[in-house]
Amino acid sequence: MIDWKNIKLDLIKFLKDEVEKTGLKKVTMGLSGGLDSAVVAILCKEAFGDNLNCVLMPSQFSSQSSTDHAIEVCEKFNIKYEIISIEPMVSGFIKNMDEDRLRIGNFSARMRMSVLYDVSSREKSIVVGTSNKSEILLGYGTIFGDIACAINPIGQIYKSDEFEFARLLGVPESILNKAPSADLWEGQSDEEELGHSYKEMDDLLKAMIDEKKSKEELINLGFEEEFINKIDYRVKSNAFKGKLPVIANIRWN
Ligand SMILES: Nc1ncnc2c1ncn2[C@@H]1O[C@H](COP(=O)(O)OP(=O)(O)OC[C@H]2O[C@@H]([n+]3cccc(C(=O)O)c3)[C@H](O)[C@@H]2O)[C@@H](O)[C@H]1O
Ligand SMILES: Nc1ncnc2c1ncn2[C@@H]1O[C@H](COP(=O)(O)OP(=O)(O)OP(=O)(O)O)[C@@H](O)[C@H]1O
Ligand SMILES: [Mg+2]
Repeated sequence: MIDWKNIKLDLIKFLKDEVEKTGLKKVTMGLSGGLDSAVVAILCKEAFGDNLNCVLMPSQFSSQSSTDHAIEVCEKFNIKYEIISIEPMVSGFIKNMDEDRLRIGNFSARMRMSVLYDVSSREKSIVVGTSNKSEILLGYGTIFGDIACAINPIGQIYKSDEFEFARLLGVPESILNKAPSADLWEGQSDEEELGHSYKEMDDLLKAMIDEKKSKEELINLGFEEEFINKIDYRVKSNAFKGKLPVIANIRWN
């Protein structure tokens, strides 16, 4: 059993402490209508009250229900929000992207990041991130897009565990009951794109990464070799997303 009540208190303290260290008082975050940003928004509201500013950033490719669900969270928790469409930016560049939905999706995520950092500059606030541990390990996020942030309270929580936490926090049923989606194109589903359920992937990640089990041990635990290889490859090939740029080491003499 995970002690979510204590985790909630720890995360609120983490948010307050980290923002205080920067000398600023406010936070800004993107609220999509999905689970991760709902969880982070509720934690931030508890930590910062009206010093939380949520930005809803629909595009021509995101679904109306996402915006509706984001507004539902704001109304339920009395959270301040503004709606800034990224449609003009995406439309202005779309002819360069060869109708490739992945490129358009990644570009959209980077446009949202640009808007968030502009709002944070206007508000003198810190950008709070919403990537969970499953997404971080699997590299399921856009580099310099939705991954970009100064602090992240949920980066050590696996997606399949997060639902229980979300329920405790009071995330609306409409969000708890829908499939996780990056919402970058119509009908996108995390689990379809990744090819497995979060529960399956998280069980393997916990054994592989947290418990450092060898491939042989993982097979003995009942994981299929092909699945292990696939997830191992994803984790290794996406590790660059969590690193700082590589700077040349110069030999000055
Ligand atoms: N080894 C390496 N070292 C350093 N940089 C490397 C690299 N390999 C590629 N790159 C760079 O990384 C780029 C590819 O990475 P990236 O642009 O992130 O794109 P990519 O990893 O191809 O795609 C992002 C994935 O995350 C999903 N996503 C995105 C946004 C939000 C969410 C969500 O859940 O909400 C999910 C999206 O559906 C897609 O499956 C390349 O174009 C290249 O510039
Ligand atoms: N339309 C949007 N408006 C504002 N922020 C957005 C929008 N779409 C995505 N984002 C930002 O990008 C983040 C990454 O999206 P992601 O889908 O991983 O999380 P989520 O939508 O909060 O939860 P879920 O994974 O359950 O859909 C969101 O948490 C949010 O901060
Ligand atoms: Mg989403």
